[in-house]
Amino acid sequence: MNQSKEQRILNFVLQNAVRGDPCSVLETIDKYCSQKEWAMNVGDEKGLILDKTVEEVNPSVALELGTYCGYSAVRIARLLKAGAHLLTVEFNPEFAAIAKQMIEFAGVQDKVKLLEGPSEEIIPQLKKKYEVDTLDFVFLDHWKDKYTPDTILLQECNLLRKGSVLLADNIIVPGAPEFLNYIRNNPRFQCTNYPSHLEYMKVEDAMEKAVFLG
Ligand SMILES: O=C(NCCCCCn1ccnc1)c1cc(-c2ccc(F)cc2)cc(O)c1O
Ligand SMILES: [Mg+2]
Repeated sequence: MNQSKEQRILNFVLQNAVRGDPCSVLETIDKYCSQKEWAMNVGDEKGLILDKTVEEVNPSVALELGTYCGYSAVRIARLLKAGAHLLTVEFNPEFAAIAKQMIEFAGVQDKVKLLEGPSEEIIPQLKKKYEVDTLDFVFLDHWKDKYTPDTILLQECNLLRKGSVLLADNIIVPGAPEFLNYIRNNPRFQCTNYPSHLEYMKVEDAMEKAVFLG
């Protein structure tokens, strides 16, 4: 049964990165995906925008929608203060299995909780089952047509507080036009656009930051 691309990425990390060193894991994934096989990690250029936003927010509780191979989970977790944690949601079991190993190899497993399943089922469980009060930071990087319904669901579940920060990937490619329209026309959010490029490509992309005003 031949290997998946995601398995090849993980194997390359296991063989070439330094166990317990998140930066080494990130640069090894970026090396593989820029030189050998493209993959939909947020990457090093948009990753810097993610880093700056996480450092600015300094979240105690962060949520990621769309784990994939765990690249952005490692990227976020490496910046979290003692006692802070990231909940990351992945729908695809194969991706979740790869991400679990990636997160453990990077040594950030104590800061990351990987939740497998549909975001629309997991979000309503965050308060009671996962003991979340409110979310300080949310990274949206899953199916682009779920950005809007899940943002509405987060509000309905009372998971956002005044100052909660959302950061959405892929505003241009693949694009999230409905989300952009929703969030930019919603008076309860203050939006900022960050032009960038599609991971590992000379193609324009962007991220959108949206601060919940309460
Ligand atoms: O589809 C993307 N991500 C969602 C993956 C599935 C999420 C599953 N899930 C997890 C939780 N709930 C549901 C994505 C795609 C691209 C891309 C860009 C250009 C191209 F030609 C092909 C693809 C670039 C990204 O940066 C992306 O993030
Ligand atoms: Mg993305």
